[in-house]
Amino acid sequence: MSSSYFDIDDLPGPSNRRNTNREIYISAADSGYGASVHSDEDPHKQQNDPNSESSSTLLSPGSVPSMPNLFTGRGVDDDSTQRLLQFQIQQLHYNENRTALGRAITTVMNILKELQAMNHSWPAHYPLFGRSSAPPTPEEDSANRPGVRRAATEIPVSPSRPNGKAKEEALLTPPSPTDVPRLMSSEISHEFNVLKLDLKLGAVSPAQLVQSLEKSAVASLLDGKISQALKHLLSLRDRIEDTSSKVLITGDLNAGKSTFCNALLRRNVLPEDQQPCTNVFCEVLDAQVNHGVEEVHAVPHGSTYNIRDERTYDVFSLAELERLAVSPEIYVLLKVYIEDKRPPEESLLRNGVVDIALIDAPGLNMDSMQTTAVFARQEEIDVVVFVVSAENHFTLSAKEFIWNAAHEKAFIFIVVNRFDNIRDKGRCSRLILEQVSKLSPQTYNDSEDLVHFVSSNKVPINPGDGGDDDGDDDDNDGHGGNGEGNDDLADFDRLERCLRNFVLEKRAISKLAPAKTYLLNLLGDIEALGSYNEEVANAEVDRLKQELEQIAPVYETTLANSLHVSEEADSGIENTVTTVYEHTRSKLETVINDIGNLNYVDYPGLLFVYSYASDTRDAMLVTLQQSVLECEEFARKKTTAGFNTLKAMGLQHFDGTSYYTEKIFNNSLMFSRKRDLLARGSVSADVEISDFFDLDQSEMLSGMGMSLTLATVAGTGAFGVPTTFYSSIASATSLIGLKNLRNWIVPALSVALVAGAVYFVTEIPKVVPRKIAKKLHRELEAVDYVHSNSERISSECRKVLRFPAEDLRRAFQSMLDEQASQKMDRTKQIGQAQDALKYFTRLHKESTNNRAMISKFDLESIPETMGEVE
Ligand SMILES: Nc1nc2c(ncn2[C@@H]2O[C@H](COP(=O)(O)OP(=O)(O)OP(=O)(O)O)[C@@H](O)[C@H]2O)c(=O)[nH]1
Repeated sequence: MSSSYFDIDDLPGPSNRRNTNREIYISAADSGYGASVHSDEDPHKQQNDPNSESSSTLLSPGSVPSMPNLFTGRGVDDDSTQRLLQFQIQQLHYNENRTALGRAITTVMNILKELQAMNHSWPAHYPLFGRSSAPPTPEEDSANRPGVRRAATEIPVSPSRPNGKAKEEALLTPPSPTDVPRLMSSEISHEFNVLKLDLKLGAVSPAQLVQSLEKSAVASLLDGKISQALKHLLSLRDRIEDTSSKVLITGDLNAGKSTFCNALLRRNVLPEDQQPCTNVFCEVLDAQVNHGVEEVHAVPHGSTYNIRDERTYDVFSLAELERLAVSPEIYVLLKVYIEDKRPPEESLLRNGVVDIALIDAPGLNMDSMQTTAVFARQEEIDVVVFVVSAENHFTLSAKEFIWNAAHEKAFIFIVVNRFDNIRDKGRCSRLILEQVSKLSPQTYNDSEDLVHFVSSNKVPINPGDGGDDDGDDDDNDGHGGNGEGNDDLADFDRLERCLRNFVLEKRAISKLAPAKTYLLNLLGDIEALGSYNEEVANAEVDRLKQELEQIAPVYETTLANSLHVSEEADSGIENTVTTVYEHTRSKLETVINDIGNLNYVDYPGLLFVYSYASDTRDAMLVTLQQSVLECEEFARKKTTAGFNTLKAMGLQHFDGTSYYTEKIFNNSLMFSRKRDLLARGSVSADVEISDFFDLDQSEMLSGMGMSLTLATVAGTGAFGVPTTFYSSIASATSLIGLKNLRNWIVPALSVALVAGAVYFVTEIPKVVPRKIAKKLHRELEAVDYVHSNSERISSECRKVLRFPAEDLRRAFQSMLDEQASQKMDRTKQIGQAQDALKYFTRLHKESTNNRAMISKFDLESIPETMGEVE
């Protein structure tokens, strides 16, 4: 890594060189190309803020010849003019890249915001990399059946595969028709970079955790990742807009970070100790920013530092730094302003090119809080200098830190310190470089410039610049030569040159490259996510359409079945009801018609004639009642048959579903409420005296005929002509004459009476049933007995059969409702999936295009004229 196109040591000088050089540099940086995200809070930044007027003047081609005068204040020679011109061109190039990156960050932020919104309405599927050979569990299996809720693991991938990169190839593992979404294997899950869901739960792998999570939970984790990325993009934008450079010096506990920092400053500024001693972030800055005053600004927790507002920090002298650095409970940050009196070509802090902040971080592994804070802090800095102890190599936290930082910082400056303690130096460097190759391949590729083996405590400290200001430069500080130090010093000098080159001259790499790397990594993730979800949405649309195609005819069939079954049930019920009605009617009519013709009770004789009549009546009523019961029994049977038919229909259509519940019918409960008119006392047929006489003419005639026969036999036989009883008497009176009548009347009447009495006595057994039957007929007719009973019995059948019929209808309705709602759901889901498909297709395309565009940002290339300088 050489500074071939710009070597600060060759800058004209030395007097005023620092300031004029800075002026020119800053002016160039402010050439109007930059975006404009600046914070007012940090005057450190403000000092370098653009001044577009001066810069445009400086950078306009016409102004170039006058620059050397501005720069050196002495005569212009061609060489220096050309150098300055090249420097300006280089700056322009830097600014162009910076502006382009700023725009790219804004674009990617917009993409992320859209993705976040989409993830809310259509939870994005998180790619599961790799495939487990284990068969799916029943839950997974059912989760993949059509129509069921999508789980986190459900990834219907269509057989079509996009043209794509290896990453997509890995994501979209060849699907088979029986493709069942499976776990990602943890190693391939590393494919995701920024948006990787790094879940930790005991021994459970992140991949397993992701699989076990609900889709919505995964989406919400992704949402968190997107928010983090958005925040980071903001800080990246701030960083590239910030003209200063922040260098974080971090590493394991006691690796010698503070010693290394002091060696860079050639001053004992930061406390060093064999005990862990740096507990608070110490940011070392040029005292010029603080009006040339050396002091410490200690920023308490919760305060936002503003150099102009003394309420945001406490001021201490440098001597108190040792005490402050171990007080993490009070202060979160120590801003250490120091004078570096060395010339700019030697000083890193006051280099005349760009403002530098050296941040000495607490050691990793001090405690988890501190470690997390260091991790977080690395996000806002430009250059990571990782100090590793040559004795201990990389610890787990160190590896994790470097791996994490490599997301955006392809290059990490690695200082292998305490090298003096190593005997087999060759083996040590080999082992460490091996580790570096795995942790950060790009750093390894440039290891000559980026990996240094040094002994920081061997670097001599400027005696007059001791941090404690006591001028004490005894052996206690551990720095300084011991005779063998020449090699160490040479190594450290080389390190310094490389660091200067990396931080100052190759700012495009140290400052812009992290933003570029992060954007590329992030866009790679978005691209993978977009492409994957495009596939998922496509498959989802197909699946839903298929489901809808299946549901629609099913719905139509169910509707037709429902109508048919409903009609069939109704007509079945009506048939049963009509049959029962007809049967009851005909049965009762027959019984009632025949009721007077039957011999129910034996005639017990004249003395018991009344009880004969009432027994006969009772017997008739019982017969009638009996026939009603028979009709009810018939109705029960018919109803049971009807019920069974309806049940069979239910089972035929709904067996095994939850729509229909099979019921048991207990027909003995039918007609339990006696509603027969006889039972209600409407028909009583009370026995009356008239029930013993039948005055019907024909009956009378036959009765009288027999009486007169008896009378003739007993008298004259003059009543040979059959007339009515009374007319016979009148005729007899006229024929015989009154005189004769007197002679005949008494015996004739007696005979007639006797005959009547005989007739009466003998006819009672016939007359009574007849008369009572007649009376019953009348009473039954009066209450419309036959119809109302038929109606009562058949209505009960209808009522009973309506229940299973209603059950059937309800079952069909539920089924139809569900199918209709499935139809609606699918239609809605198709709309959503189509929107998602459109969105993710666009996202995929956009991220691919943006990624391709950003990857073309050539941060390192040197404008062609540079070649002429060498
Ligand atoms: N032998 C040797 N000792 C060193 C070297 N660099 C630092 N040390 C010693 O290592 C011990 C720790 O040094 P520090 O600079 O305090 O280490 P640190 O990494 O800043 O420590 P914390 O900030 O507390 O994590 C001190 O005693 C140093 O003198 C080195 O290159 N060689």
